Amino acid sequence: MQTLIANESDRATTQAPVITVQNLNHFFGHGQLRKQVLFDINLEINAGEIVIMTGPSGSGKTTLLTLSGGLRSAQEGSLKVLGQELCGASAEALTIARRQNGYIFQAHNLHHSLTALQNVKMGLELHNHLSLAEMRDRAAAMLDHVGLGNRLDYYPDDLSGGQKQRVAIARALVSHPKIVLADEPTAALDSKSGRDVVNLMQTLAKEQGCTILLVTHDNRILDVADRIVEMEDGNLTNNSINR
Ligand SMILES: Nc1ncnc2c1ncn2[C@@H]1O[C@H](COP(=O)(O)OP(=O)(O)OP(=O)(O)O)[C@@H](O)[C@H]1O
Repeated sequence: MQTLIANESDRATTQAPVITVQNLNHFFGHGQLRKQVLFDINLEINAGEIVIMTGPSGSGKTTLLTLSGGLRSAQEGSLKVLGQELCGASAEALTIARRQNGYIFQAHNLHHSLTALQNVKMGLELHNHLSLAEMRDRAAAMLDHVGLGNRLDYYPDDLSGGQKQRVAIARALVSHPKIVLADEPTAALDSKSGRDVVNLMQTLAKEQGCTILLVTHDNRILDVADRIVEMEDGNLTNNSINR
């Protein structure tokens, strides 16, 4: 019976939206320099979905991504992430929201003075119920899972671009976040490494039931998406291309 209840609750979670954006506007600058960069955005992303956001440079993709991650404050409208309203949220609430997510950026953002293993362990450091030994073991297992089990003690400078990005993926996913936000994760990679990296993200996300919102210009990786949304001049022009 307990198992049945757990399964039903899992299913309910899978169908619930994890990100709900309603009538969201965003502005940069003040006074005469104030400029609107997002216009009345409406978007719902469900648990377990991989959503790719495309669109021309300057169309507002990164702005929407960073707002969704609590990396900047949402100003007008509604932006709910895992049930929490981020529009008008306190700095404290944004910090908590940020900690729930995994992040993968174009420039992998690894610490150069730390090994691959130490970088991935950092993804667990906010999870203070784990002992140091458990953190090490989980980080090592995650690196093994991304094919870098034999590179644990390498420093980022001694890894290829694709390997560095795999370390960044391991760091983002080691804590099993419900949401991963990725900004141009393949931009610095050749086509084969880029393909390997998105395939890996897709596999891990499906294994963990994690939702991915991924911004890209890279048309070669669109096929990993469950859904593609398009931004143009701060407007979401297409919100319904299902694959
Ligand atoms: N911190 C900021 N201060 C002022 N304006 C900004 C800031 N960040 C972005 N903008 C402006 O907001 C608009 C949207 O930028 P954003 O980076 O979200 O676009 P993008 O679609 O992600 O572009 P790209 O594909 O080139 O990364 C652009 O006009 C940009 O110049």
